[in-house]
Amino acid sequence: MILVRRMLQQALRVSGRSSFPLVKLMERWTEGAAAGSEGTKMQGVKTLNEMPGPSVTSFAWDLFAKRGLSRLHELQLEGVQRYGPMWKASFGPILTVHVADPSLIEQILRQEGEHPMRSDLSSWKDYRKLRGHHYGLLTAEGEEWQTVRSLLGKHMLRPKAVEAYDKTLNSVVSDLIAKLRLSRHPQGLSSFLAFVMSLVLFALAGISSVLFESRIGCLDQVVPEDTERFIQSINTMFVMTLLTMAMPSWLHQLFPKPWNIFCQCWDYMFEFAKGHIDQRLTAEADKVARGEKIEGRYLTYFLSQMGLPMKTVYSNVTELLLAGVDTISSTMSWSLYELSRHPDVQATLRAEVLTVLEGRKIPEAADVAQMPFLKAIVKEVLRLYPVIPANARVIPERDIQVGGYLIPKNTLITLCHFATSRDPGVFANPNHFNPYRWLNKDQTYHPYASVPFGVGKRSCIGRRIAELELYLALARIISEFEVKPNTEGASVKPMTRTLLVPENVISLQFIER
Ligand code: HEM
Repeated sequence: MILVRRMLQQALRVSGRSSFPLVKLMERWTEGAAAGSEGTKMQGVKTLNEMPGPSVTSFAWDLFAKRGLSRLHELQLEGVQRYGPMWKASFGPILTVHVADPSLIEQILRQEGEHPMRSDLSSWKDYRKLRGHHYGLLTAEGEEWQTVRSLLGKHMLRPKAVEAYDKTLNSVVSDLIAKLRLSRHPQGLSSFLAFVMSLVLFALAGISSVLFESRIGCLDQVVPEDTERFIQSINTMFVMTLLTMAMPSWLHQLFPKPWNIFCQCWDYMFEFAKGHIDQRLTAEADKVARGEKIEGRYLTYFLSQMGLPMKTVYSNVTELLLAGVDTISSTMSWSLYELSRHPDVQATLRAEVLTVLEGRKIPEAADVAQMPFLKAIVKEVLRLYPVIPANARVIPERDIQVGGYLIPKNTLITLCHFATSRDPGVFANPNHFNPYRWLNKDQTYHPYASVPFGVGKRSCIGRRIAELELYLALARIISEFEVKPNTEGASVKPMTRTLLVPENVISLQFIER
């Protein structure tokens, strides 16, 4: 916040303007964009100019002066209260239409074209262009995206292909359990940092084992320095993502610091992934040279065999590594947090796990298929804490009509998933953790109200791997430990750091069963 204010002050000094004209300039710019893209007005259909929303000044004030960047999820709730299910706002230089109603979100996603697009304005894309990297699945568009999506889909979306990862993932879960035991004080208390770090390292070890068939030392007693730096780079990059997107690109040149930090983080992440890919593929080539048989069952191997340029392999593995870390660690944190605060839910889950396991200790993929309560818990955690609190879509092919408005093609549409998944009109007692709501067969919810993995062609390709990993880990932890809050009743709120993460310390006790 202070950084942004300083940057703006510096910008004004350099440009010799007062802050008022600068804001006015931005206001005119974005209003111009709305008016210019209005399209032909049809009868009974409203244009973007008629859509309610905060002025550029008041939204910028919310974002920068009222910690809005870390409260973007709360701003969704405030937006619905003030303006209803659709409103427009300018996020820095970008005019975006917010949509916070499940039926309207459904209307948008059903109008997606052949190659859905999340956002055309991403600073992630700018970085790749600058450095000459290829795009990975998160950032690619059109045919380029479709090619890799179809190839990877065979290994990441087919249930049988994903189930085959259960042994690999289970060995990572065993290491996590050992780490949780080690990090406890005699009373069973896990130190906060050790706990948080364990979950982040667990997530990185999980995705690495799927990508490289190796944990890259994540759950060793001493974590390699490069692994720690990789994790730090992810954190900083996510913080800088919102800042760099909120700043028009001419500000990047005036205040290069955030943009430079953002690029350095990505440089390191690409370098880290490339190092591991090269190492792994060289080892395979050596095996071939020795006449040994290769049994590669890991994604990097599959990707390298698909005839893609190596630059495409590097960018995809970098993006998959990134996608698999904070998503899993944050969902694990919230799951254990809610379970610790709901001993009844924890007891029911434990009973379900023990019944299915019938004396065995380690659940397999086939076992979790018989654990509906475990699945309901993860579903409820992701309803309350959707890792991606707001997604985005751009429809480049044509103007679309949604909720009585004509939305011109190429408009950035923000899908307010946090708001819909806490909508009291859809979910009774929406802020309450109640996994039983998903088991009540008489109760149905709008299918687009809680969609933590997205819907359709561009939805999360890691969903099945993520769910399997979460189920295996939670089932094991709950069968081996009683999880209790450390400070009774201390509640933790979410904050936005591009992803939705815990704002404060989640401090838990892991008591041996
Ligand atoms: C709890 C865990 C996770 C959640 C909640 C989650 C959620 C999401 C969401 C909401 C999207 C955007 C979907 C859309 O635009 O419609 C997405 C995309 C994506 N996710 Fe995940 N994700 C999770 C874990 C993972 C993991 C473990 C991986 C890697 C193995 C992964 C890889 C990806 C990729 C590559 C995309 C881009 C897909 C594309 O554009 O085609 N995710 N994820």
